[in-house]
Amino acid sequence: MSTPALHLADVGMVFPAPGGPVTALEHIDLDVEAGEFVSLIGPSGCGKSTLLRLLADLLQPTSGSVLVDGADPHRARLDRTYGMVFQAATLLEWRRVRANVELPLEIMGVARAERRARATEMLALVGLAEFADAYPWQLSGGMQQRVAIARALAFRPAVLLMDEPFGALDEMTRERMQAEVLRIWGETGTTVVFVTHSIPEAVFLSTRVVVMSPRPGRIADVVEVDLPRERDDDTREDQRFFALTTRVRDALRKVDADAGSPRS
Ligand SMILES: Nc1ncnc2c1ncn2[C@@H]1O[C@H](COP(=O)(O)OP(=O)(O)OP(=O)(O)O)[C@@H](O)[C@H]1O
Repeated sequence: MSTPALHLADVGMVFPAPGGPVTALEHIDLDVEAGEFVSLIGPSGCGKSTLLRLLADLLQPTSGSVLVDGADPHRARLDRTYGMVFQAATLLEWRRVRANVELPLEIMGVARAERRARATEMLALVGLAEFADAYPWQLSGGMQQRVAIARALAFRPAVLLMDEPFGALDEMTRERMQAEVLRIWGETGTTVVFVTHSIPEAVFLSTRVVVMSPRPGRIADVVEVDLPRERDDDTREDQRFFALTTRVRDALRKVDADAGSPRS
């Protein structure tokens, strides 16, 4: 068997806090194969962002082990195995779009001509070739988020970690961005882990939806999305799409009900 792109084995995360330790994650076991698109969904505070931050080496687990492409997350970070996209595009306002996309390459010491070529390629990939010389404030929220995606993909990471990247966008822009991300995923073959609060978004995008329980976050259910990889607006009207969203909704209701019931 090939090495999974992401491997979490019995991972736990406890944060020290003034009121006593907070167990954010408990017994997380998850393997993500290269090229998969996995969404994490669950109630607020269940540890979705924490899980992403463990993968990105922004936090170290208090128990268990995390491997990114078979390596320690720190090694993976040095090797630029992953790129990250957050809810806010976090672009540098004083830099033009092209210079924002080039930033991680600049930090890596990539030569100027190569940086420029890569930024041009990535901006074309996200459909913003004509906006290379614009400033972020001249772009809409959706366009800024596309710049953030281009920046995250600039060094061609094997893994893309996305934390509610479309949470701040209106519904129509959001649906367009979902289609865009699917197209980019198809073209690049990147492994994606995507945090969302939206059930239809999770189903539309993913090959698997991981449903988490309220804190301490555990994996409560995994829903395989057996829709064809090619998806479009018609997919959203498909009976199988409805069935899958219902399945995820039921799983979320169950974790909610289980959390509300007295513990035995
Ligand atoms: N640095 C920290 N110190 C203490 N507690 C933390 C820290 N980071 C996260 N937590 C706690 O861990 C739990 C999980 O947080 P996390 O942000 O991962 O949840 P989430 O599922 O992403 O939430 P949301 O959906 O609201 O964004 C929360 O109870 C949070 O308060």
